[in-house]
Amino acid sequence: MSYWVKECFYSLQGEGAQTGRAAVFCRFAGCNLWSGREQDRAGAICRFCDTDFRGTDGEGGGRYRNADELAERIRALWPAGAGSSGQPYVVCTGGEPLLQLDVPLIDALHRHGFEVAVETNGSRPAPPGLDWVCVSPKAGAPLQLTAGDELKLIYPQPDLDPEPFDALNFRHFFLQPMDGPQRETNTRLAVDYCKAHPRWRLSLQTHKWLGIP
Ligand SMILES: C[S@@+](CC[C@H](N)C(=O)[O-])C[C@H]1O[C@@H](n2cnc3c(N)ncnc32)[C@H](O)[C@@H]1O
Ligand SMILES: Nc1nc2[nH]cc(C(=O)O)c2c(=O)[nH]1
Ligand code: SF4
Ligand SMILES: [Mg+2]
Repeated sequence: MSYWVKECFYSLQGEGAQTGRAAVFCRFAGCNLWSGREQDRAGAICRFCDTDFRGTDGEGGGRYRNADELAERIRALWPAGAGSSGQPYVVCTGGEPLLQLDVPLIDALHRHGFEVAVETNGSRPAPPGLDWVCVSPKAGAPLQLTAGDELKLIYPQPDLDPEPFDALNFRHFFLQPMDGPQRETNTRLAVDYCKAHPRWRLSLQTHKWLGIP
């Protein structure tokens, strides 16, 4: 199976429980909740996306013909000589990574020594073998993944109350303020919600303030 990748880069995880951890990001092209075209945004299921995931024209992007080819490219981005000082970590994101990420790719990444994380909207089942599953449900989309490592709810979303989600089987529950024109207001609302519901923690997109990818 071949893989369509928008970009691959090395940075620090900016969000959630693994914030600050060095990681290779593999951004798969395409999503099932938005075409990625601005003219389709208003009619999409997911309308607030902050990411360009269309095409394969980013740094390290392209069509990879098989799992080994993509795993080798990801491995080449991990610093040589990092040695035993920390396990290689890859965050598979997108777009929606679970449209493409499969067992052969997870196996190839494991053979290259990686811990494999995924950022998903949770509307598709996950293949077995993932080491870290972050689910970010979207109002109006079905939620198939009701268990994982972290639930990261973008807040506020119209007609989406966080409350029923906190009964799901996750280790961490995060609210992440919706970026966009209302970011400051949304951040205040998320702070207030976390203060009133201590089960929830605040996740900030730290890479954006740092000016790193
Ligand atoms: C671009 S998405 C790709 C992965 C997957 N499609 C998903 O939605 O989880 C990566 C992360 O960014 C979050 N995100 C997208 N747009 C955002 C925005 N405007 N403000 C805050 N977080 C956002 C998503 O909810 C998700 O947790
Ligand atoms: N630094 C950094 N951390 C991230 N965590 C999740 C991201 C994503 O777009 O999925 C992301 C991203 O794009 N950059
Ligand atoms: S599901 Fe994820 S990638 Fe797709 S449009 Fe929404 S935030 Fe963007
Ligand atoms: Mg991002």
